[in-house]
Amino acid sequence: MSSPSNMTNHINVAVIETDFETNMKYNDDISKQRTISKCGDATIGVRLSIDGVRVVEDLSSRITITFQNICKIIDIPGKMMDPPSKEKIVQRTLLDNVSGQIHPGQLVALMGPSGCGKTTLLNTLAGRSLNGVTGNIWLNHQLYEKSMKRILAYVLQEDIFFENLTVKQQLTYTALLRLPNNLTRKDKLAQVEQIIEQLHLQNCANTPILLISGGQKRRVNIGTELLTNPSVIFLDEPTSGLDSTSAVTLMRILRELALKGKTIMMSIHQPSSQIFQSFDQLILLADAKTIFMGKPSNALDYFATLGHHAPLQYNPADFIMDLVNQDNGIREELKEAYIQNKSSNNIQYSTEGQKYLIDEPNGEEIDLINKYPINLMSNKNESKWPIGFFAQTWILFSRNWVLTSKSQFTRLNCIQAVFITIIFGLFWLRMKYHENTIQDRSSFIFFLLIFWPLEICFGGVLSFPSETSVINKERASGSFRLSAYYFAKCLSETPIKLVLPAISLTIMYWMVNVNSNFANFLGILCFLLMSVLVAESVGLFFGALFQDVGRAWVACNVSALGFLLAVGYFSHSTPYWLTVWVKWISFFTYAYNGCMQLQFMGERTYQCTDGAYIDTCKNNPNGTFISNEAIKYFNLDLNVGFNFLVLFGMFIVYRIAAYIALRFSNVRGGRT
Ligand SMILES: Nc1ncnc2c1ncn2[C@@H]1O[C@H](COP(=O)(O)OP(=O)(O)OP(=O)(O)O)[C@@H](O)[C@H]1O
Repeated sequence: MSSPSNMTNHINVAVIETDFETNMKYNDDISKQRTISKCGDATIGVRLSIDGVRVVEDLSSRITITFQNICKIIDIPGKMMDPPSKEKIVQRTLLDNVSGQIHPGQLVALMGPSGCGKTTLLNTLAGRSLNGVTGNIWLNHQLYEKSMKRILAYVLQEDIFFENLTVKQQLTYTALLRLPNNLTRKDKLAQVEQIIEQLHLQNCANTPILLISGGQKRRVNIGTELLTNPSVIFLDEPTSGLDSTSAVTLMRILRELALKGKTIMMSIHQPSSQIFQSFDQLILLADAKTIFMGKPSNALDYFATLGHHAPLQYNPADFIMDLVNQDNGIREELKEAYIQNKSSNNIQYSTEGQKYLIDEPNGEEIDLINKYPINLMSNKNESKWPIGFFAQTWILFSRNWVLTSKSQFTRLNCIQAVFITIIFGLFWLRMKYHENTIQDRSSFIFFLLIFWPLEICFGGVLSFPSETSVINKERASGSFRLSAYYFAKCLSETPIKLVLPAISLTIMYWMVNVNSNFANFLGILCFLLMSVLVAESVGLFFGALFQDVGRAWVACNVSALGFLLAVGYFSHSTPYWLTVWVKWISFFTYAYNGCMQLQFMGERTYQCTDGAYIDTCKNNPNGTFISNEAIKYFNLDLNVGFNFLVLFGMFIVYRIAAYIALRFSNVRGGRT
């Protein structure tokens, strides 16, 4: 066993054996019927069964994972570990020389007290969060390569989904995104059906995930990862939070998968006696080190050799967890005993325990049995993504369309739109074409441009932060490009978010009597919708930049207030140096300017009242004036087209800025 000092400074991983003989027979047999043969790295094939039905079949390789001397040491700011600490950086060991081997067909349990490093080890073996990791990992005989991630599945502890999707929708979108191009849509859907059946999810297939039970959610989580038919499955505490029946059902499903040749490793906290005994191997960690690796049925005998006897009729898993949780002294003793037992260099402890342990691999040829070599590396020309950019965009567009329409057209949103329309309509009802209404007309436009754009802007703030965890999870498994996600999101949300403001304006416009010319109505509608788009982009930008709803909300609030006041509607005595620049970067300025001009355009005749606003009326209070004079009164000197162009430019700039912010502040995935 090498010490950490002479370990390699990078992760080397390789895989051990393949049941080549079985595969050969299998391939030979089905080659007569197969419609889509194994292509590239596809692990799923489709063949015609005797009765002509297309059947999805498993082409995944059998993988042995060997890991040797895995260490993970990270640097943490001293203050984070211990607030009074003066040290800037402290080193923390999360894994200390952990070694082991897992064979296809095996179900391996990873146990230990909370914080002992179970999740860290699973992350490392699954090729995630590799900062500070050293040691060797092989998949069969080949050292680990990033490209091998595609044959590894990692089921996270949290069930993270878009919960408004149904179980079937969730699996279908994942299959369409993650299964490669050499399978047709029909084949991918067949794979979804197979997973639904395999995980016994038929009863809730069309139920939104929001409404299914914890056990069903966990199975959907596992199913999502199984769609690509991985050879190796890591699961982080898949049974936690489940009642005993659901936990046993889940274990039965995992056993079935193991029987099909999958290599399965899972962390588990306090399994029942039945579940504990069902594992093929147990790896027990304490304080980042291994303290037992062997068959679960040998664990009690091993600890008995160290003087720790389990009471009769006691659940072995409970006994072990009580033992390792007891005190530091016992953990130190168990760590030391394991090191001495495994190295046959017994000084202090009886050698009796050794026979209960499984030997740790030492990375030599004998460990990496390579009877039937298979190449697990992807072809250099092969794309990193299962499907192309446009296909990814289209699928993400469809998914987002479903999700956004559900969240946008809620009963509450529709009721709000109705009330807002009625309130606006009634407060400015049927304004006459009189001089004394021009101020009211201005306030109507101003409040119209406040309500809808701000409503959508704050919705935009929530947009990315609320999806980050799902997107991070999906991207960590290499499902799609960030650009495809962003593009699809913009394309799908934009039209949906415009529907309610458009309907609302159409109704209130005619109630209020803004300008009876239809072209002017269309112009004001375009300005409102463009302002909504700009405002949403501002919200998206702050949401993407901060990735935290609270901070993004504050930033958005402050900016929106500044932009609004800069229009000069409320305060006319604001210092010039303050408004001169804020005014021209505020999208409200251009929207207000454009809409006001459209309102008074068209040379409509207005009745003078008291001459308070319009010069012509000062000398002739009973006369009339042409609406264009109001444009002069409000000092609206920018061309309407120019206003619109600036708004459009702002839309593009904020959208690009939001993408850049998303790229650099988000979607890293994993912890360290
Ligand atoms: N990024 C990180 N920064 C600082 N400490 C970390 C980081 N990641 C993990 N740790 C620490 O490493 C230790 C091991 O964490 P890990 O999540 O692997 O434990 P675990 O055994 O899975 O715990 P649990 O059973 O409670 O989930 C913990 O003490 C954790 O606080």
